[in-house]
Amino acid sequence: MDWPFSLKSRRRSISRQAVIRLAISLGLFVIALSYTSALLYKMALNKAAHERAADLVAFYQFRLTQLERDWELQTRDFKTRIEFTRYLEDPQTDSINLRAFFTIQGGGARFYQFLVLDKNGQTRFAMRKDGQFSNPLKQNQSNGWYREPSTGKLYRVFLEPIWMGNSGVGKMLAFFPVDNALLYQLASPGVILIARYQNESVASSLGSEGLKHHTVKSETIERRELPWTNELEAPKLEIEAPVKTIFSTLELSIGAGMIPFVDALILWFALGTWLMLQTRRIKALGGAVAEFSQHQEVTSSLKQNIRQAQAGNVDEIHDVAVAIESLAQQTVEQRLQHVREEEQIRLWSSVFQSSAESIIITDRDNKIVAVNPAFQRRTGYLQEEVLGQNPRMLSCGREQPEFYAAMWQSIKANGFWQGEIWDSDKAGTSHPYLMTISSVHDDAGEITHYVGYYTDISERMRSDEELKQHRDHLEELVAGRTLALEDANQKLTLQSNLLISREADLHRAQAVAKLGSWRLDVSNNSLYWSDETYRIFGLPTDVRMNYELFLLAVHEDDKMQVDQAWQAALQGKPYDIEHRIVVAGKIKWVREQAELMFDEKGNLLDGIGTVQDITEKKQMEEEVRQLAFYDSLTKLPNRRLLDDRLGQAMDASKRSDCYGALMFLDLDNFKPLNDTYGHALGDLLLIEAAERLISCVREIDTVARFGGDEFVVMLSNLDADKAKSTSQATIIAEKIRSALANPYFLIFKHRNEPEKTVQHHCTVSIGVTLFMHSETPESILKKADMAMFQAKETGRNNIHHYDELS
Ligand SMILES: Nc1nc2c(ncn2[C@@H]2O[C@H](COP(=O)(O)OP(=O)(O)OP(=O)(O)O)[C@@H](O)[C@H]2O)c(=O)[nH]1
Repeated sequence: MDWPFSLKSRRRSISRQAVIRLAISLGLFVIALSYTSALLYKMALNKAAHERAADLVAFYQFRLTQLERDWELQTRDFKTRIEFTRYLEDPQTDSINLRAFFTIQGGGARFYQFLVLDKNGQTRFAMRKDGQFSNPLKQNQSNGWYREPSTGKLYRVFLEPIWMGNSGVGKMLAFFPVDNALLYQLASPGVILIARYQNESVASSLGSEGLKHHTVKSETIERRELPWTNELEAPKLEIEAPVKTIFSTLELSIGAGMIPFVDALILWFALGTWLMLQTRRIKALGGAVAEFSQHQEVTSSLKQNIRQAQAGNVDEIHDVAVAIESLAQQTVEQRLQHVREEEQIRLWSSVFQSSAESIIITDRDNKIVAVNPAFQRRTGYLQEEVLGQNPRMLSCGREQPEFYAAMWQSIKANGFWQGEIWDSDKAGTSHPYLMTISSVHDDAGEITHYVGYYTDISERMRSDEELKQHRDHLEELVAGRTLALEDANQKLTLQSNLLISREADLHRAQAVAKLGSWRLDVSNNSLYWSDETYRIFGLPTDVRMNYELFLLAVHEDDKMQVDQAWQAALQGKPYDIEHRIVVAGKIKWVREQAELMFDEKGNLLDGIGTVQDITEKKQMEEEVRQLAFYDSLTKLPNRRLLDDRLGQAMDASKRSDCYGALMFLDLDNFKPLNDTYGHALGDLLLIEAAERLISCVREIDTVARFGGDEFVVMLSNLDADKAKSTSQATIIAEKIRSALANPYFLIFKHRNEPEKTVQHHCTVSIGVTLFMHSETPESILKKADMAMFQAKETGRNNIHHYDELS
């Protein structure tokens, strides 16, 4: 198995893991065992120490009892000797004699101090080991213990009554010191003795230093206390034996309980869990193998088992899991590959067997090894008859050796050859074939086989021949038709040229007439404009037009009218309309006419129309109108238009029953101005007078020039009351008279002379008449004229009403 490098580097084998875990377990077990052994050893030591301490107590009980007994016996022995002497009876006996006597008796060597008291308790004799007698130890003359206050030393005191002859019964007191020396003598090796009297250390087997000793920790010694005697005030003997302590009792008890538990825990964690995990992984491996053997597929369940087995360390189980997965995948892939190969072989086999083409396979020596059924049908040879033969056997001898040499050269050089060849069948009949020969190579590139495909082309050659004949016939036909077509083409070209020239003529004619045309194609909702139409609308000819774009060019005020006319035309009404368009900010007038075609159901099929630029015509019409109805100098309505307006005013008066007023005006002394400065200056005054007249009246009123220096002002729709109407007319007439009487400043230039301003005073005579619908225009004008004449007569610059004439 070829492991990925990364896996190798992380690899931790099960044996290594097991060794590590066992080593850890063993180490921990040894530690636990050592601890247990230490505990047991400590228990044994403790037990031995207890036993030894008990032995020591027993021993010292014995030793103390013995000591007490010795001391008592020594005291009694000494008393016996004193009773046999008579020295104490004789008061004359001095202390020197007595000391000599006791020295002989050896008392000084036995006691630290020896006292003889008489019956009154008076010291008769005292003797001490250090020879001091001046200050003997005293006590309350009884058996027991005495602690000397000055030195703090403790003594065991024995009292014995003694016969003192004439003096009666006295006492003998013997003092045995309980001091360091005594305890040192009593102590065994490794044992420390301390005497305590009334809770105070008074002597130690270690000497004076021992009294202060606290160097040994309490837990490292076994300490026992022993009463010296049964007396209450007796000192106590403290016996100390050192013990080697390893663990305390608490540790001992906790340790004893914990060790098995910890051991179990270690085993569980170190081995149990690990073993359980490995077992689970191995089980997953088993599951994966079982899964694969059952389904023979890499199922999701198998993958899950493999993942489970791979979980944890990269170890042998992991290796096996990877190997199983890889093996399963390879097996599945191999099986698929095998199936594919089998299918391919089956396919090739069926192709080989069922091919309509003849196939022949030879080995590298060009010996036939297989032929397909088509070959057998074509040649009439059975496979057994041709196996091992050279395909040369099929040659009909038509091809030359050079042909075959070239064929083999091509096969060697290119791996294949294709060409036409004639072969004969078993019956000896020759047939033409299209043949392809390919060489087959092994993995090393060596030729192993040759495969030849034969396609019988007899039929094709026959049809080729027929085709050739047919083609020749067709070519003849085409040649004939071509001539006819060329002739027709020439005619067409002539007609086309004629058409082009006519179209050019049409364009020219349209341009001259300023008459464009358009055509509506309903099928694609397109509007085709002639060049002249584009020119009229001021648009480049490459703009693709439609109805909406056309409407954009129509003057804002005419849009509705145009659209209504077009909608009406779509309903079958004639389309002939004049309207304005706006081209580059300028207004143009066009006339549009159209003819629309509909089907039986009334659906629009197509339409054709003309657009004529009638701007000039409109302008001329306007000029004519101006000339017909307006005065060319002052631009005021002329007499003809005045007549018309007067007629309208009379009609209005008929409807409203209100009066109108007509004023006839004639400038006073106008002629001299003409005579002095010429007609041109007179014209300027007439223009100025006309403007002043317009400024004096309402828009609905009419100011007209009647001729020469005569003007007419017509006020319409004044009032139903005559007096009120007269008053209103008078006010306006007065306003006019006053306005025209203001001086005129006329700028005058005569030929090459410099410009000069002429000031002129001019008045006006006004004749006024009211009118209603009952009169004729002529009579109204006549009345006003008569009134004006009267105004002139009365000195000019006057207003005169017709009514005042009578
Ligand atoms: N400049 C000029 N003069 C005109 C025009 N038409 C008429 N006239 C002159 O106007 C004058 C009219 O004269 P009248 O009204 O008869 O005489 P007048 O001087 O105004 O005297 P009264 O009307 O009586 O006050 C004539 O001399 C005409 O030649 C015109 O279009 N231009």
